[in-house]
Amino acid sequence: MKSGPNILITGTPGVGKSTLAQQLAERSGLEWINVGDLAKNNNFFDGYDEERGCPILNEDKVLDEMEDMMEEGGKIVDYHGSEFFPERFFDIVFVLRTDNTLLYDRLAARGYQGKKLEENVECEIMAVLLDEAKDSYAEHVVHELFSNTPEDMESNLEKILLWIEAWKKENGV
Ligand SMILES: Nc1ncnc2c1ncn2[C@@H]1O[C@H](COP(=O)(O)OP(=O)(O)O)[C@@H](O)[C@H]1O
Repeated sequence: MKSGPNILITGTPGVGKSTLAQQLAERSGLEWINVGDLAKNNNFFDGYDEERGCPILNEDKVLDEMEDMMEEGGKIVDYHGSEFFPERFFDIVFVLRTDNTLLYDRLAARGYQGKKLEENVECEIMAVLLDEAKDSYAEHVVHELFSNTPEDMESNLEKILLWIEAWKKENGV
């Protein structure tokens, strides 16, 4: 029996996954797992992708580490990808979306430039992460949420908190 629902928050870098996940964890009492940090802290990497300017994730090691946590339930997982997780990990998947001009500014402020900046904005324009989620999970599990403004963030938080309460009631937690 899971102690709570498992939630995936995905989307292009810069759309606001970590900010939302952190606030959601504070307000719901669920536990936030940032997959990038989990990999970094355990050194679950296989070298470095020079072209993309990021380390290469060892997906098997990440999944092994996550298995027991997901079984416990009550986890908010934040990652810019969804297809390598087993479908059974998640009760619901939220894909955050941001307008390309806003995203460009956020990533530039984070120090992204050149190809890395262009590729990430293009990834958002092409809805790559939304399509990946739709291809990997049942239709009713995947929800697109806009994350352009602080008001969007607040309304997303409230929606997800309500959904968590409903899940708990339905599952007798
Ligand atoms: N809904 C939003 N409205 C305005 N700014 C946002 C919103 N969501 C995130 N941000 C800002 O965008 C930047 C990237 O957010 P972050 O949570 O680190 O994104 P991600 O985890 O998806 O890479 C941060 O400076 C954050 O404060």
